[in-house]
Amino acid sequence: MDAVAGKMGRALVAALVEHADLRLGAAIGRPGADYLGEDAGRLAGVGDLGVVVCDRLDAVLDDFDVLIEFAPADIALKHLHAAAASGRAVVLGSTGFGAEQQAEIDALARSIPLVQAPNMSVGVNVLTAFLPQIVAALGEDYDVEILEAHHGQKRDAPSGTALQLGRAVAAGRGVDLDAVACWDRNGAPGPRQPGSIGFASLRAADVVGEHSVWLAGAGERLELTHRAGSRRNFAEGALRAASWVRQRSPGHYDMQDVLGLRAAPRVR
Ligand SMILES: NC(=O)C1=CN([C@@H]2O[C@H](COP(=O)(O)OP(=O)(O)OC[C@H]3O[C@@H](n4cnc5c(N)ncnc54)[C@H](OP(=O)(O)O)[C@@H]3O)[C@@H](O)[C@H]2O)C=CC1
Ligand SMILES: O=C(O)C1=N[C@H](C(=O)O)C[C@H](O)C1
Repeated sequence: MDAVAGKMGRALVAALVEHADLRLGAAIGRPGADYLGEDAGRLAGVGDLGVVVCDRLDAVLDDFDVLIEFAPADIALKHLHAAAASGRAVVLGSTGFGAEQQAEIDALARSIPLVQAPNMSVGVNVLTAFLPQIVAALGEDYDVEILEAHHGQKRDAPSGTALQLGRAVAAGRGVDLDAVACWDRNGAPGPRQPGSIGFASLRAADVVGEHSVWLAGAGERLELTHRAGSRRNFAEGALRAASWVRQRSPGHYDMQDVLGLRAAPRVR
């Protein structure tokens, strides 16, 4: 597991110890950090697990089957290259990749099984699966705005989840998200562009993660909201993905694949 000392790393270790079929093989942290050499279980508050945190992925590649990666984007990408070079499966939860970085990830997924998901929760992925149908049923006259709120330490905006939801809306309308997205409004942006998909980001204190899709028509508004009350749901999703991906052929998967939502039934 990479970035084991982070908010997600600790949540993952705490969740993992409750799964008898899973074992922490190795724990990676930031070079120079004062927690290097500490037991990863103790760091997560669940007692010693006999795995100390080290700062070199290449030194522990033989100690695990699946790399669970939640480091900042640039670090995650380096570790993905190392995992791919030694044929390890990967669960990638990090967000904030630029277009070129994403193209590198897409290429790496041709040689290893890789689950990439900006949000590992069941709720967000069920929403993602059904959103294209909801949007298509409402029609073009409904304005779509995507709101997200996170803790003050978050580096990227809009969140990876907001982008995933935006892509699902765009798919439901048969358009390219980049062509219709309105990322920002300030100054005098003028009236709302018909058919655009708007994004808004809030950052405050210790908010875990909240996402709302507004679908607003004349005289009514449908709001679809997911609120994460803790990081446990993300951690459980990532562990589920790790169990799932271990037996897969090389390819680029997401949580829709892991959860069997790829062919969601029609809502009647
Ligand atoms: N897919 C999903 O469901 C979710 C995705 N995320 C995403 O996961 C990522 C991490 O989020 P979060 O845990 O909240 O962030 P944190 O900032 O809490 O954790 C990031 C960790 O990465 C560590 N790190 C930095 N450099 C290195 C390095 N060179 N090698 C190893 N570790 C390193 C940091 O170490 P140090 O502590 O020493 O600085 C820190 O512990 C973000 O991109 C976020 O958007 C978050 C939640 C859910
Ligand atoms: O940084 C976070 O905390 C989170 N990031 C993910 C994202 O960018 O969508 C998922 C979750 O909302 C928490």
